[in-house]
Amino acid sequence: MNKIEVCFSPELIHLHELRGKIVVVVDIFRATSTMVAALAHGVREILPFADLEACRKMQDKGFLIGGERNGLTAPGFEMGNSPVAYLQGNYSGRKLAMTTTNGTQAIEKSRGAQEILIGSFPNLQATVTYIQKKEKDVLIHCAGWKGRFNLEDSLYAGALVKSLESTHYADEDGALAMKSLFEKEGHDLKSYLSQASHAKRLQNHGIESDIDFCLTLDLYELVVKVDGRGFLVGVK
Ligand SMILES: O=C(O)[C@H](CS(=O)(=O)O)OP(=O)(O)O
Repeated sequence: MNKIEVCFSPELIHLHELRGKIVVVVDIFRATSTMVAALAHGVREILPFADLEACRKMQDKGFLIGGERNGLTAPGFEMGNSPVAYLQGNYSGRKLAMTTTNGTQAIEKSRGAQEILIGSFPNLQATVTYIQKKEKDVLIHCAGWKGRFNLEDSLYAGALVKSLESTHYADEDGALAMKSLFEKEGHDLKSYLSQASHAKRLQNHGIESDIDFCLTLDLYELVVKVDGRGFLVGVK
């Protein structure tokens, strides 16, 4: 058996060893859900940036640029952080540079892991199957919200701990608590997570369709990983 643990915020990542592990970065609302949607619908690859201005400069190099802060499209950026914007395949073949409030910061802080995967509910089972072939310890890195715990990333962590229980043991309180929460509430993610602070924040921006997408299970048989150049790529 391999081990699985959960880090509830990028502010706590220094408490965890990354080396030798598969780190699954998760930002359900909305960064990692958007990355999976973009790659599933034809975007060729995604270069994540923690810094807004560094991301903006990629437009001169032919990249589509996606920038979001506090839930809103950053001024001058072509794309915000909406997964549904990619579902029609309008950006097929493009390279995307992307920066978001929480998600791309968590990717940046995961460097040093043996492998970094991008987690979302729409590709949960594909990620589970991929991890089970690897026989490595797993750390789930929740992006949270501005350094704080959030319900949606933690519930995804519980779903992953539960789905991997035949191959990965959890012996720390956070992972066990989230597995229990998912067992109790996972049958109706939408109703449980409607109370999440981040869902309410996004509802105020009138983007319920994004929330619905982010909470839909297993739409894609696509694994998203960070490759040797630091790009996010889809692997079928
Ligand atoms: O756009 C989002 O969903 C959030 C913005 S915020 O957390 O509401 O400010 O960004 P993300 O990096 O996807 O958490």
